[in-house]
Amino acid sequence: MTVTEQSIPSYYDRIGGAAAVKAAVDVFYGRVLADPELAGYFTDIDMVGQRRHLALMLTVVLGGPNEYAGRGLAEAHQPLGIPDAHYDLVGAHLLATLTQLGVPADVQDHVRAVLGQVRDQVVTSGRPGV
Ligand code: HEM
Repeated sequence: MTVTEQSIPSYYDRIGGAAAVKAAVDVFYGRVLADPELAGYFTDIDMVGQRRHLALMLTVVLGGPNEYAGRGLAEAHQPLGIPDAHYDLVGAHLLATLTQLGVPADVQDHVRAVLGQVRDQVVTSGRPGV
């Protein structure tokens, strides 16, 4: 059998695709907006925009279909001045959400790795080259 990329289900597929992401968005959305450190970032963004943000974030991080045609991560986040500490908080809420929904450990390991990879695009570190 030829092993093609298509024969390996993405993490997104394994956890249940769009329906699972929708469930995760509900949990994650509640956690982020209930966090006084983070809620302020989203006050000027409408409900639809917030949910879209979270769904896109989860889909990208889980290796789901990239149907995103909006701004790049750096373009969308650099103006927000997000520090490492807030990025860590959002990451922790994401992983806690996945734990709550029973997502397997290997998928969570992947999510942790992706969060490490895209950090520099999202965070405004003030540390050139880092
Ligand atoms: C892996 C990490 C992240 C990913 C993949 C991600 C993804 C995205 C995407 C795709 C957008 C554009 C949405 C759109 O234009 O419709 C966006 C916007 C936004 N993100 Fe994130 N995000 C991440 C982390 C964060 C963090 C840590 C924060 C805040 C602490 C945050 C706050 C926001 C806000 C407030 C917007 C709206 C910006 C605006 O409309 O001007 N994001 N994000």
